[in-house]
Amino acid sequence: MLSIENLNVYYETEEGDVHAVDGVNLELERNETIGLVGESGCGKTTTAKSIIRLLATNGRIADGTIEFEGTDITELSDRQLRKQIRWNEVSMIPQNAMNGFDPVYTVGEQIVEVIRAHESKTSKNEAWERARDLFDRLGIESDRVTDYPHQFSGGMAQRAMVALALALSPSIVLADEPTTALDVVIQDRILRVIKDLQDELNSSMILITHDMSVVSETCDDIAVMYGGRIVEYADAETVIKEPRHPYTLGLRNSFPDITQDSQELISIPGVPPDLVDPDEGCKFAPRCPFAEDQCWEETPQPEEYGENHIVECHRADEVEHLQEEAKKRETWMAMKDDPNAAPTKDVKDVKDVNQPADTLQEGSHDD
Ligand SMILES: Nc1ncnc2c1ncn2[C@@H]1O[C@H](COP(=O)(O)OP(=O)(O)OP(=O)(O)O)[C@@H](O)[C@H]1O
Repeated sequence: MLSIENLNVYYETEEGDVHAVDGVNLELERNETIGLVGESGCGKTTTAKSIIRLLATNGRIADGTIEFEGTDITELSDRQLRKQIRWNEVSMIPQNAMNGFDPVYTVGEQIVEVIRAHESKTSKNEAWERARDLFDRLGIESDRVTDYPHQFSGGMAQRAMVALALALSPSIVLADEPTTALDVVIQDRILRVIKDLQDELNSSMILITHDMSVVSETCDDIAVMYGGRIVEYADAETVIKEPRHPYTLGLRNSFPDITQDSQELISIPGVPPDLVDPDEGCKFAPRCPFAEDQCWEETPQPEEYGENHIVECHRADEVEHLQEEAKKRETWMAMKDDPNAAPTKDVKDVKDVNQPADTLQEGSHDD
C-alpha cells in the first residue's frame, strides 16, 4: 500500500545540509504495523513527516519516491496532497499533541472541521456526533469536545489527537512517540486504544518510538534506524530475539525485557552522529565495539539474511559471536576509552529551527 524507495531528506543549515534521511526503503501493507525505532536524532520523525509532507521549511526531499497506492506523494501539489492524502488517507499523531491543536478553537471544532473538509456529504451534526463518539471510545467524557486544548491534561490531549487522527478512518496512521510524555499506565492504555481502533478500521500504522519494549508488543515488523538509515529490518520477533546489527544489539541491552526476571541494563556509550555532510563508512562505527577498518571506510549495503531480514553491517554474518559479546558490559564499556569513539556529551539540538506547528492548523483550516 505504501512503498518508500531510496528516500533522502536534507535540512539546509548554516553548517551545511543535514542528511536526516539517507536512502530509506520501506514497504507497508494493509493492516500492518511497522515500528520505527532508534535514539533521538536518527531520522524517524523526518521519515514520517516526509510521508505526509509536513517537513520544516528548511527540509526537502532530495531524492526518492513515496508511493501510496500507486501515486507518488512527492510529486503531488500541496492542494492535491491536502485533498487526497493528508488526514483522510494518511494521518499523523505528533510527538506533542498540544502542538497539533490550534489554541483558539475548541478540540471538537477542529475535529469537525477536518471531517467536513474531506466529507462534503457529512452534516455538521453528524460530524459532532462522530467527534463525541470517538471521545467516548478513547475514554474522554464526550461533553469535553467543546473544551479548548489548554483545558486538557497531557494524556487527554494525546487521546484527543488520536481521535482527530482516526476521525476519517485513514488507511495509514503515523504515530510519532504517541505516549512518550505520559505515565506508564496511560501509555499502555492509549497504545491499546490505538491498536484496537486500527484493527477495526483495517488501517496500517508506522509507530515511531525509541523504546524497544513498546514495539515488541505492538508491531508486526521493526525497522531500526541509525544515522538516517534503516540498519536492520525484520519481523518483530527476529529483531528482538535474533538481531544481527550491533546497534540493535546495543538497543536491546538498554531496555528491560519483559520475558526475563532480572536483567542488567547496558546503555550504548556515545551519541548519534552529526549528519551534516557525513563521511563514507558505517555511521555506527564510532560507537561500535566490533568496528574494523572496513567499517570506517565503506558504507555497508543492505544484505538479506533469511526471509525479509535485512541488515546493513559488514560483520552481520558473525552473528553468534556478536550476540554473545554484546551481552557483556565490558564490551561496550571498552568503547568509552577508545580515542576514536563518539563523544558522550549531548549533541546540539537543532530540531526546532523553522519547525512548523506540527499538524492540524496546516491540515484543517486551509482546505
Ligand atoms: N528543522 C531542522 N533543521 C535542521 N536539522 C534538523 C531539523 N529537524 C531535524 N533535524 C536533524 O535531523 C536529524 C534527524 O532528526 P529527526 O527528528 O528526524 O530524528 P528522530 O529520530 O525522529 O528524533 P526525535 O525522536 O528526537 O524526533 C537530527 O540530526 C536532527 O537534529
